[in-house]
Amino acid sequence: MISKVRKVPVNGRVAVIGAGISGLTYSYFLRKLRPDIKITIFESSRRVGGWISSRKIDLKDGSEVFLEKGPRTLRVVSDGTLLIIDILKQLGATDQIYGMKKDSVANRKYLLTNTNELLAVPYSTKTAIRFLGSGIVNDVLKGLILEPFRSKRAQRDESVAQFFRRRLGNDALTNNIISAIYHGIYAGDVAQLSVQSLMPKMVELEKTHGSLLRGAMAKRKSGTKGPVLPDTLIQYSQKISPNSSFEELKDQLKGINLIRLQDGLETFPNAVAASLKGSVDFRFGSEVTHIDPSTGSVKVDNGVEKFDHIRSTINTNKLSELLQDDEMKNVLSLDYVSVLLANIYTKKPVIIPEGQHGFGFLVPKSHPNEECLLGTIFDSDIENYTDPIFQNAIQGQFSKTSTYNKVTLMIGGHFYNDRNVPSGKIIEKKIKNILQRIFDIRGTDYNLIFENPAELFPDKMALKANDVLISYNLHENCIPQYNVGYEQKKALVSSLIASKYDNRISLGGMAFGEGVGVPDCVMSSLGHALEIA
Ligand SMILES: C=Cc1c2[nH]c(c1C)Cc1[nH]c(c(CCC(=O)O)c1C)Cc1[nH]c(c(C)c1CCC(=O)O)Cc1[nH]c(c(C)c1C=C)C2
Repeated sequence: MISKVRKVPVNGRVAVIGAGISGLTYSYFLRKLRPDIKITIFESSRRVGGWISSRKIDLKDGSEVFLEKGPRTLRVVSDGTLLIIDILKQLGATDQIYGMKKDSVANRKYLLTNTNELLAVPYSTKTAIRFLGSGIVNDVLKGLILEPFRSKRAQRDESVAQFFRRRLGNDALTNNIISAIYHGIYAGDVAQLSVQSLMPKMVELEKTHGSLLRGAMAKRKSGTKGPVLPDTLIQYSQKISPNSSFEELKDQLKGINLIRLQDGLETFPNAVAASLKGSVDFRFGSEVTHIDPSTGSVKVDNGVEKFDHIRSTINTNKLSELLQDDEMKNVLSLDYVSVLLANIYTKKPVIIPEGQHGFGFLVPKSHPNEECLLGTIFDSDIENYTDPIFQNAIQGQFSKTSTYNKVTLMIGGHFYNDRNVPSGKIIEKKIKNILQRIFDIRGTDYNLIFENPAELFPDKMALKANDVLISYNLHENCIPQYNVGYEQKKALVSSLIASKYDNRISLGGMAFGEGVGVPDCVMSSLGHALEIA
């Protein structure tokens, strides 16, 4: 990374806006790199962690139920996950890290068919035959045969749906499969999401080979090089964590697909925040009302403070209001989607269909979907098929029989753009419909007990065999959408920040960083902290 950003002077001040994982890790790296810098974190709420939130419910029988209210697993292929593991090691939380093997049952993924059945994404010959025979790929195969003969078009960003319609001559692949995948990452709409941002390799294949199939074959012949460690991680090892060895860590993680934290992902922001206590000035309940990066001033409530650098990790639409700068407002504005998350817990394993265990299922755009369901995570399977990584080597594939079921319904996303976001009893009705339609869980056979942020479950609940706990939250504007034109916007934001503000402000978080995942946000924090330190 070529640094054009001016360094913070000795004993300088940095303001971090937001105590989510982006603000915390940025402060953590900066603190390690430059202990002389005085860091102030402004957080409008009273807690750290942002979208990462783990809830513990105490039951009367002495047991505990952990519910993840936001992100919960981290993919090992992501460089940011290696970084997170090293931070957790430094903070003494190694015992929290649980890993899932790649060939684990809990790594299986499903698509919801129009007849409300789960169709396995192929993981064996049998499931491949079933997948191909399901009808889901009929028009896809037709489109693929003609794909090499379709002409390529002048390069201009377009939506994922437009790209595949052009290459395949129909929408079958997009509507039946790709739309589901992007429901499971962005909760987004393939008709809006940018192919350049989401599938740059596909765009490149078309550009250089004129066809995706021809390009893929050429790539196979030339072979692919293994991933190299990014420069930021090398600098991290040199400047922040000299005992870290990412190559060794990669070796240890061979065969492991994802990790989770035993007491919930919130353990991570909590541990980082605890390590910063005493050396960083946390201002909880502080509403920032105005920012002027050209003078470094931050207005909070009624006072104004001056800083050498401002790090914003908040929603960029909110940020643009704080900047009160029309030119920035236009480029910073992004579409965000809201996701309704419903955590469901039963004492008996009655939700996840027998023989269809796995990570969960996704709902493609072609599915008739009145309730706007995007997908469902099988949390109890993930829990049952993960082992501590650094205590004992993983002995083999865990296959604990689940004595309970825990799943999370992910609802809304881009579907809510064209409809009213439901509230209160309507949300509960939608959840009931999903439970009945897909899982055959009916209010007549089960006792459905709802919890929302305004009405929490009582302390020490006594849970009966037929009780179904349902805890839901609406995460408003939680995922920015990398829609058509996003790359251009991102480049413009970066050049305006340099020309107007001399880079005295930088952006973290999901909007204009390295991606929407937690590991992406942590990598972005590291990259920018290295730049100004
Ligand atoms: C149904 C909705 C969602 C599910 N997860 C997310 C949403 C909106 C959020 C999410 N999922 C992923 C990321 C990226 C993080 C990262 O890559 O580090 C985010 C923000 C990862 C992801 N999840 C699925 C896929 C295919 C991916 C990308 C790559 C991979 O891990 O293979 C699948 C998936 N997500 C959800 C379900 C139920 C599901 C599959 C069955 C939930």
